[in-house]
Amino acid sequence: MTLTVSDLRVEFDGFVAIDGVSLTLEPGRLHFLIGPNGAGKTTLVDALTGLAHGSGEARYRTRDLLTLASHKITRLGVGRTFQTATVFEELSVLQNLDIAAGVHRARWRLMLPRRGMSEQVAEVLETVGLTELAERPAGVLSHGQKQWLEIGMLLVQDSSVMLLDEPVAGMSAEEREATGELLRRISPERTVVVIEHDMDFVRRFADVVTVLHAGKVIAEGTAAEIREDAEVQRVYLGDTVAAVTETTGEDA
Ligand SMILES: Nc1ncnc2c1ncn2[C@@H]1O[C@H](COP(=O)(O)OP(=O)(O)OP(=O)(O)O)[C@@H](O)[C@H]1O
Repeated sequence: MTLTVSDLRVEFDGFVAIDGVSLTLEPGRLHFLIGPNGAGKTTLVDALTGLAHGSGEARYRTRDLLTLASHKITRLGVGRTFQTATVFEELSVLQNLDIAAGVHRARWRLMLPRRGMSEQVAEVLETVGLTELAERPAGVLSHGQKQWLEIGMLLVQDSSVMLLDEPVAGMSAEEREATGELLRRISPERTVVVIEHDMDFVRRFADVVTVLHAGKVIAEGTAAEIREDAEVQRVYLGDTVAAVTETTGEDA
């Protein structure tokens, strides 16, 4: 189902972090959200998941996400990951998935002992490539594997919208590749939105790219279209000049 964001605005003590963003996030395609540091990418995801207060509208399944508490947004099928993985380190991979699956179970059922692994959890372990590690504590997983576990947690929750905040940051080249393939596998039946800085990765895997700058959408299209966009070039070039100036201490 499509998530439609209209005229979203988020303000922190008078500072406008999101300034009238409208976006259509459709299922079945890998949607990337890019933009320089401070553009508002994480804030946008925070607003859609009840962690930042926003005005405007974010319509999903007849509800406006901006009016809902975060646990209700999760139950509605909108899930997210964070830049730093938030798995339970002492619990096994399987236990982490089981807890995530509990989001949709009635509270009294959570008290009942559960025998074996559900078919759904086994399938998700397979999808995210963690079957062999199911019984290991999540704390021993590599950074990349923890991100896959988090994606697995969204899958067992049946999240039909997944908002992933820089899932490949800090990953090895092989882990990145595996993550790109994983995102491709899960996107046909879901709305997957990925915040990313690595343009090579974006070029390889994006179906559609939205560029944010200073809280506004400045361009949207395929990776190739975005690369040709004059405004995007100006924003990224400006960023580079600022970064060079900062590191060399020279005036621009
Ligand atoms: N809780 C907050 N209070 C005040 N300002 C905030 C808060 N959260 C974010 N901001 C500001 O809002 C702007 C957007 O931040 P945000 O983290 O959304 O950017 P981003 O595009 O995700 O950047 P990055 O790529 O560095 O993660 C920044 O100027 C940031 O300092």
